[in-house]
Amino acid sequence: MRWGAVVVAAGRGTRMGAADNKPYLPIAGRPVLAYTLEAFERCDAVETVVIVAAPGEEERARELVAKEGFRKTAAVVTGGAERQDSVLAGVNALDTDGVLVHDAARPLVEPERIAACCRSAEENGAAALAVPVKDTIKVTDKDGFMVATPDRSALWAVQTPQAFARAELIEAHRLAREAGAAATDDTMLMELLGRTVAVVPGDYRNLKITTPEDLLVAELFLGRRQEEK
Ligand SMILES: Nc1ccn([C@@H]2O[C@H](COP(=O)(O)OP(=O)(O)OP(=O)(O)O)[C@@H](O)[C@H]2O)c(=O)n1
Ligand SMILES: C[C@](O)(CO)[C@H](O)COP(=O)(O)O
Repeated sequence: MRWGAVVVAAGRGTRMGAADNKPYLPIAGRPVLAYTLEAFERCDAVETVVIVAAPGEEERARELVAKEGFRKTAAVVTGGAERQDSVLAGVNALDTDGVLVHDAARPLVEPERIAACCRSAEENGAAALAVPVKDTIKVTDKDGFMVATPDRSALWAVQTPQAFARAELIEAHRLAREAGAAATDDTMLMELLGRTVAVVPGDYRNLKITTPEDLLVAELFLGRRQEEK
């Protein structure tokens, strides 16, 4: 199976509240997006990468790729209002039969985990990195009172990359648009197709940089990784 990656970097970083957009925030003097792309550059299972940039940030992403000397990035396309729209823009720019979807805001992903995702999707149809939930999760009623406790042994925090057959992912996005269904990730769309998605053991360090403290944690882990080199 030929694998291409869609790296979605077209969000606006509202929860981060930073002066710049998350993919371009520096960690040890290097943009978040550079760390993310490097993981795919170093993963032999991945043939090509498409970056989905925010409107007006396309050239900035291209300049980053050129400066870093990344060879797999074949295209930078413009994202949409929702993450789902950005994913579809990226998928439409790929011609590989396998597609990995990854958040630019997850710079700590390891090449070996990306490859594990590909292998599992080849075996199971679709796969995604996930980690067991460590906290007890509660469901609240309309007044905000806790009313139920899902069985924690069945709860996973899904990460990215998420790996699919390109044709199936396109069909899932088509069905979602037809149904007006909003999805915060792509494995949710597979449920529209009645597809199961295999869990691939992720890493708690593969966090999504969402709020300011996440940047501090990412700096810590990336700093340690540099020291280990
Ligand atoms: N319309 C969007 C929204 C999100 N993303 C990307 O999807 C990933 C996960 O989204 P999130 O962490 O929510 O990023 P933002 O949408 O930028 O953050 P916020 O929701 O706080 O604005 C990020 O890499 C983000 O750039 C995207 O490509 N297009
Ligand atoms: C795709 C994702 O990272 C899986 O956990 C998550 O759903 C993205 O959510 P966001 O609100 O778009 O950051």
